[in-house]
Amino acid sequence: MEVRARAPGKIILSGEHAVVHGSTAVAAAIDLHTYVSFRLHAPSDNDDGLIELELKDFGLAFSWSSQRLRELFSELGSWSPRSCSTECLKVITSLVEELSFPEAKIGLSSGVSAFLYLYTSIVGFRPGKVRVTSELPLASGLGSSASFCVSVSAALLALSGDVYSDNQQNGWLVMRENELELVNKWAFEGEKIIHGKPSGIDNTVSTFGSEAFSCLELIMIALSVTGSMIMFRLGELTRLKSSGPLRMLITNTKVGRNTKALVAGVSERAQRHPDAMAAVFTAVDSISKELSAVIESFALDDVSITAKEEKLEELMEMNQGLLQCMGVSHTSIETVLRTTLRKYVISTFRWERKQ
Ligand SMILES: Nc1ncnc2c1ncn2[C@@H]1O[C@H](COP(=O)(O)OP(=O)(O)O)[C@@H](O)[C@H]1O
Ligand SMILES: C[C@@](O)(CCOP(=O)(O)O)CC(=O)O
Ligand SMILES: [Mg+2]
Repeated sequence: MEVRARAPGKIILSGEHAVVHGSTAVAAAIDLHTYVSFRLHAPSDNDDGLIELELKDFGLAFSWSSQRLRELFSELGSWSPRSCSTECLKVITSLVEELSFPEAKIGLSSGVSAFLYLYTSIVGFRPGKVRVTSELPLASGLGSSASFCVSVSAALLALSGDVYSDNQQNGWLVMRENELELVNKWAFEGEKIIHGKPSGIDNTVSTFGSEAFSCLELIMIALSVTGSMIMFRLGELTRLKSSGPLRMLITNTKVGRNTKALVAGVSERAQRHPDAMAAVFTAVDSISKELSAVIESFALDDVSITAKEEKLEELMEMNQGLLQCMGVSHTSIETVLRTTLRKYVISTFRWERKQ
């Protein structure tokens, strides 16, 4: 038996990084996904079997003897969602260090570490094969890591017996809210391995960020609904009422960066300048709350849409200024802002409502 799952990436309109420090953020799932298929190998008496991971987009395949993993992890496994212990992380790190990655793809090692933790924790040591492909550019701020962790967790849970849903729609099993919560919790643990200290916004948006909140297909986790806005603060998701999908212009600067290092850099700056950074986080919180109110006001009437759009642009521009204060902007982003404004007479923060 094989299951397939997919989970979307996300875009954060305001509050990225500050959300790690308790500020409100506004985000939406986007129409780009990571796809995972998972098959358990048939039990065989004379073959202890392999646990396999194929990263199709990168032409990479890894495998581990399930017997070896059993010996290494048997005392360490976590059968309900909880953080990977220091000992467990040491074992995973040494296993991943044995693998060879092309130099330019070394960043994948943290994804493989998250995979090993999720597989051994959710499925145990039963041999099986997981295949992954993604439409998302990695390390570009579109939440590929969370979408990877959500889709992997969903597929593993689906075959491991932790999802008991018998609710069917159009021939598909349907995941209920409590099952999605389990997916989300495991995905968060995977994100911790990749990010260090995630706020949980990315995995939450990837798991719940679709219109079909409590009725998602097991095989098609988190439907692709571009522009389904949510507000997120301290682990709590609030769905924003809006009048329909929104289109946004997303520019990929192709400048790679490492979320883990950026998140750590903001924390260090907050330690050096606690009062100033607290003021920055408070300002971001206000921006996100105002932005949410403007988004919800779209649903109320169609009067002065232009004025509302201009407000959104201005708020996102202010948020960008505060990202600079936190030390997480980049000259390439500033160039995109100037170019879109001067050359094409549009603002990067401009968005349009889909007709
Ligand atoms: N399809 C994938 N396969 C393996 N690892 C992945 C995949 N997608 C994301 N990852 C992991 O997530 C990392 C990127 O996460 P991150 O730095 O948080 O950026 P973002 O989440 O914005 O793409 C990658 O370097 C890799 O370790
Ligand atoms: C920067 C941050 O706000 C979002 C991380 O998003 P991404 O992995 O850079 O797509 C960190 C977090 O909230 O965990
Ligand atoms: Mg990420």
